[in-house]
Amino acid sequence: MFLCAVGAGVTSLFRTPWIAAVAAMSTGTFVQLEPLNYRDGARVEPADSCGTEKAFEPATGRVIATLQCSGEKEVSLAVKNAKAAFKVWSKKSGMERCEVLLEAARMIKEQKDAIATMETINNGKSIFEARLDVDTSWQCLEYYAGLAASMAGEHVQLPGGSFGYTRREPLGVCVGIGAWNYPFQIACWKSAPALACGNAMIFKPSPFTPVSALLLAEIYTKAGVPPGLFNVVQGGAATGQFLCQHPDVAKVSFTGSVPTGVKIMEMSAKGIKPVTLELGGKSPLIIFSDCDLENAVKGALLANFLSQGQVCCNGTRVFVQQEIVDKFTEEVVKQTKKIKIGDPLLEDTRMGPLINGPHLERVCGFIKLAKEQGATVLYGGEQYVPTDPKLKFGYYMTPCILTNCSDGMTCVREEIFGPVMSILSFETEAEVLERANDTTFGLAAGIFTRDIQRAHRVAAELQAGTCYINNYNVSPVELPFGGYKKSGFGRENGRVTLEYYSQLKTVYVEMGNVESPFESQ
Ligand SMILES: NC(=O)c1ccc[n+]([C@@H]2O[C@H](COP(=O)([O-])OP(=O)(O)OC[C@H]3O[C@@H](n4cnc5c(N)ncnc54)[C@H](O)[C@@H]3O)[C@@H](O)[C@H]2O)c1
Ligand SMILES: O=CCc1c[nH]c2ccc(O)cc12
Repeated sequence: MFLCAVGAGVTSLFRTPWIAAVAAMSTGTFVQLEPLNYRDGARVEPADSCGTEKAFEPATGRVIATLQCSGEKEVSLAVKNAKAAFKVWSKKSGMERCEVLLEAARMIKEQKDAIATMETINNGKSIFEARLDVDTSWQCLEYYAGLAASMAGEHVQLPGGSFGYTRREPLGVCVGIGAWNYPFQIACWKSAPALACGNAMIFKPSPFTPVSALLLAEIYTKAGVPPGLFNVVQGGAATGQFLCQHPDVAKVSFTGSVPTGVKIMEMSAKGIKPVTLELGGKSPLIIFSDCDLENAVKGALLANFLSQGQVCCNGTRVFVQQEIVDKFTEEVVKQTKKIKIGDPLLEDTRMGPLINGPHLERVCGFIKLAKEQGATVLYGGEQYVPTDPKLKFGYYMTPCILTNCSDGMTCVREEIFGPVMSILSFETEAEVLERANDTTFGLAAGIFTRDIQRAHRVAAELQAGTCYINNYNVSPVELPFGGYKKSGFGRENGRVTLEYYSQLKTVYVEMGNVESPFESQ
């Protein structure tokens, strides 16, 4: 199964020693040996393949898995299998589905350390953050478990005693396609509402982070979902296309970049399939001079440096009101210098490596270009080699603060998806609103102020799917999350997401005789 320093062995995820072994694993020891596809309630090798992909441990640069990218045959088998499971699952009552999802949530909670450790090894985020991700993941399952039984239609009285009613019904086989920055959480945010509504799901993780979705699949099976209800296929763009184009797939929910989102939407349009798109961003964070400065500084760090800055809703355009820009900048730099970079499995690490070498190069390229365009690197922005020799080939960099930025610079216009904060100053509320909205994205925005009226006035004007007032990057499962403009549409989390995984049937009931213009004389 897994080869690790604490003693390898073929065993099951559900035996406590395995969980203890994974949770106690250290960086540089894990190798994935088991199949990474999941079909009909078990790990399988794909029936066919369209190439291979390598998955890395970003902390060390080691290859931890070589995936077979699923071909058309494997995708068809997964869909066929999911259709069979859908027949069983969709007939269950909301309370029956609730019970299974609650059990899965309980198991995720129980195995939190093992799941978080796997996530850290494959993604590079600190174990501290990975544990928080696992918490919001089981919370998502609990939340939709609670809503499963509330799926209901309405009754409408009509003339002559006739009536109509609506039924909220599942869609069928849904496809989830994930990005690499929150691998386990994305799988949960998509599958929990899908399954709660009575659907089946085939999930395709990013080929960079193939591992943790399998843990979720095993948990669902153990919790009692029918075999085939949650399948995992591995691969990249070609596998994703087979999934989106399959005629028996009813819906696609995608998290990833704008260019891929466009392709997903095109393919879904051809099949008239509903689609949820959670895409990129270049979100503004507006800091007014009347704010609580300490909170604003903490908010700016949360808005930029979680998961090494690889967060879609990050507030990377930090607009600070002129009067406090120097004090704010000084304090942000002071706090950023304290961020401990290094081995992501160590308890006190707060910033691990970026996802891979090419991405690190890309982020550093943005910083180089920012300098060429006139920005000043006040702190960081350099590749970093931790002292521990085993981390020598990892993808680390120091978090970067850019000043002297202007609105037209590439670092202010384009999504960097790394730990790079651009500070811009502003004078008036009207001016900052105009500048904040001057982007094709619209995922999130933040406001720090003590003026409650201004806070709500500005939130109402910001063109963004989520606005944070006096905090940033807090995503409780009860609140819908999703974008405006090119950041996508549809929502994840919150009650509204039930609508994105179901369809409404109207039933008309005649209580009298049929009145027809074609009646025989
Ligand atoms: N809005 C959100 O909630 C959110 C969350 C995380 C990441 N993102 C965005 O995702 C991007 C980074 O993630 P990424 O690099 O994994 O994105 P990406 O678009 O390259 O890949 C995302 C997923 O799509 C698959 N894919 C690629 N081409 C495809 C195709 N033609 N058909 C079907 N599937 C295809 C990939 O294999 C992967 O699983 C950033 O732009 C970031 O802002 C957005
Ligand atoms: O990275 C962007 C925001 C985000 C964090 N966790 C998740 C899970 C699922 C998503 O679609 C987006 C996100």
